[in-house]
Amino acid sequence: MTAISVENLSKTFRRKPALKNVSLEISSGEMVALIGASGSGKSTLIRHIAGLERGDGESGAITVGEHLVQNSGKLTRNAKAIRREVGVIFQQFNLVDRLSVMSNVLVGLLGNMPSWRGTLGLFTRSEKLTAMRALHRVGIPETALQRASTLSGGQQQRAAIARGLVQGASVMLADEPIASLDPASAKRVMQTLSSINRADGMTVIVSLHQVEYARHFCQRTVALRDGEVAFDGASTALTNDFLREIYGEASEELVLPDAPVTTTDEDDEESVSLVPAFAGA
Ligand SMILES: Nc1ncnc2c1ncn2[C@@H]1O[C@H](COP(=O)(O)OP(=O)(O)OP(=O)(O)O)[C@@H](O)[C@H]1O
Repeated sequence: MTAISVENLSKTFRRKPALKNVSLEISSGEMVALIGASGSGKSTLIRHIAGLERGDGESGAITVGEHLVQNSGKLTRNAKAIRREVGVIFQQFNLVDRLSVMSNVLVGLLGNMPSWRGTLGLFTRSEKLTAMRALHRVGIPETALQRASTLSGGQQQRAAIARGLVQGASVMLADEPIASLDPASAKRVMQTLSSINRADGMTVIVSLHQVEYARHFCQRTVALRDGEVAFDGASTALTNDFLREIYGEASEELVLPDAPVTTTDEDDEESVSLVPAFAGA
């Protein structure tokens, strides 16, 4: 079953094309990496799929699950249903700093309950238990009562993933979720995404700068270059030589220096062996 479909999407910002005729079909349950040098269009594509941005008129249709998100530059009226279906994680500013982690996770329920109850913050015991279970799933239950502002960057990303779980999202869009994290935290966030993909069947698109993570955590990679799909296929095909072929000098942005690709044991997350930079993670 198709989880996300993008057809001929183009987007121009002030006469400068950011996406050019992008087409993409992602099946339910896939975890797909979106890679590309800075400015290649990764965030723009994710924002369009989430319904946060409209494509150029006369171009582009995007469907998430059964919902048409937008067509020919117009967002559809399904916004509420789509927001329920899609969890979005950004590089930063995912949480409301002054609220507890638990309250931030409970925000995921707001689309599924009467607005008066949400406004008053009246959550049932069972809803709080659901949030607690989600925090367990992402490995940070002990932070539930802390203010979100006290969490590390990696913990904040995992709390945002927990919010997506509580929301009941079937699709998780993660826009450079590990860009500002140290290698150990980055690895944990990627493992968490991988786990919700495999155990919960969540379809995941994760945009990444460093291709190592794509190779280790995602079977499929879509590589953007100047707003166009330059590659769409098995992540294992993305050798450093091939990246150089696609991106030329810009490939240096995507490849960790001296990063050998080691085989991974996908069934044992803790045994995932990455590059030397991850040693001790
Ligand atoms: N709101 C905007 N207004 C004007 N130009 C924009 C806007 N958003 C993106 N762009 C331009 O669109 C192009 C693609 O940007 P985008 O942020 O999608 O790239 P990216 O691959 O996510 O880059 P990065 O890895 O640096 O985040 C860039 O040229 C960028 O300057």
